[in-house]
Amino acid sequence: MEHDERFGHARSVTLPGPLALDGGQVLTPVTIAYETYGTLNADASNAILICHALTGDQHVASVHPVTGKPGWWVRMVGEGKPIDPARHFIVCSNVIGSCMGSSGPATAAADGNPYAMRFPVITIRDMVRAQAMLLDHLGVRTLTAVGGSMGGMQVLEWAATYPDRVKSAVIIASAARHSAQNIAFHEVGRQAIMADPKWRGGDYYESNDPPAAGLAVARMAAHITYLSEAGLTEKFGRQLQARDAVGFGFDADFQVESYLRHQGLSFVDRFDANSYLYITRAMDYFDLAEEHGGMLANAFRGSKARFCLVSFDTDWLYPTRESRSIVQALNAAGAAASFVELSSPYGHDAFLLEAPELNRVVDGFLRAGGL
Ligand SMILES: CC(=O)SCCNC(=O)CCNC(=O)[C@H](O)C(C)(C)COP(=O)(O)OP(=O)(O)OC[C@H]1O[C@@H](n2cnc3c(N)ncnc32)[C@H](O)[C@@H]1OP(=O)(O)O
Ligand SMILES: N[C@@H](CCO)C(=O)O
Repeated sequence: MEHDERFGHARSVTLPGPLALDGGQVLTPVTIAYETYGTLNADASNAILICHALTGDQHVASVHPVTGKPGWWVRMVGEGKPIDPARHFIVCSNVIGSCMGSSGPATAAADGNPYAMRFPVITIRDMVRAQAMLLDHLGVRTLTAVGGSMGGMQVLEWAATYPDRVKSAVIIASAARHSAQNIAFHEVGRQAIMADPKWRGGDYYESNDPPAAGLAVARMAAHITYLSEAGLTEKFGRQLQARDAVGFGFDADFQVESYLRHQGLSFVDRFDANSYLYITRAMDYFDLAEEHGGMLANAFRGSKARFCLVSFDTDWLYPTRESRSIVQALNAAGAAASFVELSSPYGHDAFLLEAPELNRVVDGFLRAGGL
């Protein structure tokens, strides 16, 4: 293939749009940061779109530019992996609203200043519409969509919004709507950010002094929901830090405390507080049934896709019953659906960790679909 500026690692495109948003506003232009791996085949039939979770990004299988760590899904994507650049044309883009290069609150608005909280409220469907614009730009019409957590929500939305474009859909550790408990946890995080005096109504970009403390607390609270009680107990139990370092008191005496603080502090190095507000809000508003007259099955009636759903038995954030209700709706809509609940000690984040069973399921499903 001749060199084409559209393809390769670490790309960004600014499209004129306009992108009409669910909230009634219009985004124009729309910048989308993305990565591609592999080559689109002659009949453009091997495209796989990977949709990332809340704090993920386009660096699915390449070194993260801020943390220097490997991509967030190198266990799933790469040579010899279920999603393989030798066979597939892989696209992963940063969702709009995020902070890794796609249009979001830190982006300059028409007046040259960052949007901050003037950025329009976005939905999961808006994220997907932006991805569709990117795929049009890349010459991809039909695709397989794969994602975990919020990525799974985007996959569901792809199947509902573009029923003739999605051939196969893999939805992992996800749900078709946010529950009251999900919204409640997100609200704790948002309030932590907004209560930080450095948040300044969202106008902190010029100060170079973001609301790091608030964002760190938001991440700490959220991170607990990504784990399981058994996993936390196994990892830390009630173990204390070295007693010569920390004694009785309110410093991080327990190892689990210091672990959570570490997760919070390392998060603020790579994420923007306003983006956290916008993306958690998009997840909260997600209710696929509501978008389709109150019946989830209606969302899938026109879909030509085959679906694969995977849940984890220790995931209490998006528990197995959420996946089952999606499968029931798919069955009612006459769509082809397979479902498996996998056993893992790791809770919701199991999809990001070593999970050979998950790899086998995804590999088998993709190959059965001719990919
Ligand atoms: C699509 C997406 O979802 S992308 C976003 C996903 N990525 C993230 O969320 C990144 C942050 N999250 C994590 O690291 C998640 O825990 C996972 C699931 C992705 C990784 O899990 P694991 O590999 O089991 O890592 P673990 O949760 O044990 O965390 C390891 C870190 O905690 C630190 N740590 C472990 N114990 C302690 C302790 N007692 N005190 C302080 N720090 C500790 C380790 O030093 C390590 O630090 P480092 O990441 O800076 O190297
Ligand atoms: N831990 C992942 C999954 C959250 O759903 C993230 O931070 O995006």
